Amino acid sequence: MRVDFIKMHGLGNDFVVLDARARQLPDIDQATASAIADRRTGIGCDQLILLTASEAADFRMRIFNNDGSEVGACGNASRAVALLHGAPARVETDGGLIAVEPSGSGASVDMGEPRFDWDAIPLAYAMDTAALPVGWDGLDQPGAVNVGNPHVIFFVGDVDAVPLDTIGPEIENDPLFPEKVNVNVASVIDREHIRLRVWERGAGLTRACGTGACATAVHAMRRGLVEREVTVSLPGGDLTIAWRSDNRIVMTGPANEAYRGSFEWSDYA
Ligand SMILES: N[C@H](CCC[C@H](N)C(=O)O)C(=O)O
Repeated sequence: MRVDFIKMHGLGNDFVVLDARARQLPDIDQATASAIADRRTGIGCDQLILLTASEAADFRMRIFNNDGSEVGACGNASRAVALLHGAPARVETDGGLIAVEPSGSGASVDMGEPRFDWDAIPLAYAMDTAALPVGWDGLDQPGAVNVGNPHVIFFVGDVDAVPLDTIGPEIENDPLFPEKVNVNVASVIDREHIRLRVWERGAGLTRACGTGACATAVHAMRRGLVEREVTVSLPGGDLTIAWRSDNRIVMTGPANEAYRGSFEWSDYA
């Protein structure tokens, strides 16, 4: 079976998008998703995105990390899908209902409301998620926020000085996080600007992480460090994050289509 795909990215966080809204595809399991995402032997991407019909929204977006794990949210892919869809849409994800709107060469996404309760992150036991009493190799007192997926956020003096490639997987897989976690290291530049690097659960170091930008901005706002609308600068570029008075998070930024192609399903399934 020949399958079409669209290669897209948001600030360099890249995706293989399969649009199964009009044409049924075989179900995707962890092995197939990681085979397609593999950068050496597959097409290669940080996340595989599958669009399908939905009873609850205009369509459904399923998200598979590079390791094949299926997760609840992907901010950068939400903007890419908005660009692809070409009109405002409500989108069902495993992490909740989001609303996407293409704008210029990118999109705005209403990511829904943040969750702060320890068991909504989730954590293995009750803790104050505004300042967890834990630390790893000089990174301590992080915050934790769920924005459809789990994030832990550390404020540091210099994000480039953190050996995220080694400490990231250690924290990602710590038993404190029963569903693992995305690891964010951030520096507050001023009240309207944050610098951020992310070790992503199931994908590793990425050029950008949209949900990481949302979680980090909201945590910084919660601590009173920044205004309710900030620019978050990631290695791949900038996002604007607003935490509105209705408690919903709105992320705005670029999205790009790189190329289109097709593959033989049996090569990866
Ligand atoms: N690695 C994330 C999913 C992708 C998030 C990221 N690519 C984004 O733009 O939000 C997780 O396991 O929850």
